[in-house]
Amino acid sequence: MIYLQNVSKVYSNGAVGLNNTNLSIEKGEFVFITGNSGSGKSTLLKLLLKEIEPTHGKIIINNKDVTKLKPKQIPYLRRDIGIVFQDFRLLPNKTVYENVAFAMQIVGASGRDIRKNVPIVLGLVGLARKARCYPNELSGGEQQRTALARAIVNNSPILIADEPTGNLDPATSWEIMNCLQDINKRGVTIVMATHEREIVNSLKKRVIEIREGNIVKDIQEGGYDDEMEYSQVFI
Ligand SMILES: Nc1ncnc2c1ncn2[C@@H]1O[C@H](COP(=O)(O)OP(=O)(O)OP(=O)(O)O)[C@@H](O)[C@H]1O
Repeated sequence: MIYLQNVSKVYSNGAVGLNNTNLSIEKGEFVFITGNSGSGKSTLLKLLLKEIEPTHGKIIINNKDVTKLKPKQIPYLRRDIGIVFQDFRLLPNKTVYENVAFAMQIVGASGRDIRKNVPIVLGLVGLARKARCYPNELSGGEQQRTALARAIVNNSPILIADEPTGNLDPATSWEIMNCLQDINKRGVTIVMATHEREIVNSLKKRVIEIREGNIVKDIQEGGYDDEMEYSQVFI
């Protein structure tokens, strides 16, 4: 589903974001990307979204060679990938329903499909009763669940979550993790960058750790504190 072949990203000031990285993520996986600040997590996510271009290497997403996509094809890539951020990024002047509906409108969905799908995803994230609220009338967890509904409403096969619990207290973070696990059980591949040690250690998903632009750990059912090195995984 997601393949990186010898991918490097060197920024114009010489900083190395990612160094000759190979990575495969298969359909339906739930993968945590961990690493200290400045290790290269955002660089990896931005490359997947084609927000930045690799200096070297090839990136294949959902059978498309992303590195070869022309600018006018980028919206099609974005349809394959839903995204949620730490700071929710909801439109403040639209209700919960309208925020989610808007994601369908911009990809040209019909009014009929919008009226059908939006209530379904709002039900899925437990927000059916908040559909008419504006973001400033919601808790942080509810705002993030709205963002999750928006990210999945177009049935994207991949969901990228960039520190989705970073602004939330522990109980609310677990609400979001439960939603993410429900979404994953529906077949969506999830790539989540996080610093949350407790979440990573509890969930026993695949953990990829990046350090100074290199993958130094890649463990199935791993934890934040596992010390096995990348090289050992392949020996
Ligand atoms: N636009 C840019 N221009 C130059 N250097 C950059 C740019 N973006 C990132 N870098 C550098 O690339 C390296 C990796 O940064 P990246 O943002 O990917 O780290 P990160 O793991 O996401 O960090 P954080 O957890 O703090 O978000 C760092 O050395 C950073 O300074």
